[in-house]
Amino acid sequence: MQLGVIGLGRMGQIVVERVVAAGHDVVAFDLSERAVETATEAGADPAASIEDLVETLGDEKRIWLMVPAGEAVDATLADLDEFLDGDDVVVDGGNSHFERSVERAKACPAAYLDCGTSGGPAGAELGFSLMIGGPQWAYDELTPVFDAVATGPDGHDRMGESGSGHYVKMVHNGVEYALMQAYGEGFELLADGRYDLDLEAVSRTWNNGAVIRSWLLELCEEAFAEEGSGLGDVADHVAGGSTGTWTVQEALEQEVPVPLIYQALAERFDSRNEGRFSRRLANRLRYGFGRHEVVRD
Ligand SMILES: NC(=O)C1=CN([C@@H]2O[C@H](COP(=O)(O)OP(=O)(O)OC[C@H]3O[C@@H](n4cnc5c(N)ncnc54)[C@H](O)[C@@H]3O)[C@@H](O)[C@H]2O)C=CC1
Ligand SMILES: O=C(CO)[C@H](O)[C@H](O)COP(=O)(O)O
Repeated sequence: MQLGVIGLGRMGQIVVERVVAAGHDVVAFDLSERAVETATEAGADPAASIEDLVETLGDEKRIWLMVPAGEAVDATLADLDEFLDGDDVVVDGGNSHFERSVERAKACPAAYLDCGTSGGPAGAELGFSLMIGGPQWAYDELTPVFDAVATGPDGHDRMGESGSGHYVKMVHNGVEYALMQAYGEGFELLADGRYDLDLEAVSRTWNNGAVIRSWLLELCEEAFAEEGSGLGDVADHVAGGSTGTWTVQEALEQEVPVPLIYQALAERFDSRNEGRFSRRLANRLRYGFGRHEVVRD
């Protein structure tokens, strides 16, 4: 199969490498010439523009987008639009909002697959987990590519109609937030608790047979090995948050309680505050109702 890949950053380069390694032809484009060079070194044919990419692909174009979610996806689809028809297939492998994917699928002249991608750059060697939504025929057509990019045939599946792939990935990320929060709270208690513990040793022990072993816990073990049990100068600041926000918004709309995911998201937001207004007000209110001393900076 011949695949066009647009967006050759941390994730797109892995798509290129795995598809080339599986014996397929790849044509690669990115706004960054350096990124195109890296893909070429990995065995892809370089494209100088979107037009160049589609000309190289010829009829029945199969194109994988791995650009940042949002405007970059719309800009790329706008550039592709005039070159696409109903025999073509476009895969969006990024973290797009599922509702935008449904709209894009309706507007796109090609069959459109929304593909939630999990595993991250650190999972490149193993392959990704792919959650795919959209037309069955397009999923079947791209199966050799999904086999290559995923861990294998069991590492991908069609979740259902358009939007369902990105919907499942959105919820996956909400679960990711809650798991990170649970490990974080447990290790915080161990770090501040009664015993002087080596947290790398704790996580290594847990990773070997414990009920709570997982890849995130292996990453905890790696973090403690590299940073120490006190996490060194790693800041109390967590960036990102869009996919977790979408999960909570959807849960509110569906009236499904997700307190753990919400709490993890709130902790993330809290990490970006220099001193919470609500806590300062509570400090002052205790004086108001009880004449308790106000703690001041
Ligand atoms: N990094 C991660 O752990 C994961 C990322 N994702 C998602 O995958 C997508 C890509 O993420 P990364 O590879 O991490 O991003 P990245 O920032 O490493 O790479 C994005 C690439 O897209 C290129 N690009 C941007 N706009 C473009 C355009 N209009 N035309 C062509 N190329 C363009 C950039 O030059 C860059 O090389 C995002 O939607 C992200 O949320 C999904 C799962 C895991
Ligand atoms: O999808 C992912 C992992 O599954 C990506 O790492 C994503 O970039 C995480 O972003 P955020 O922490 O802002 O939700």
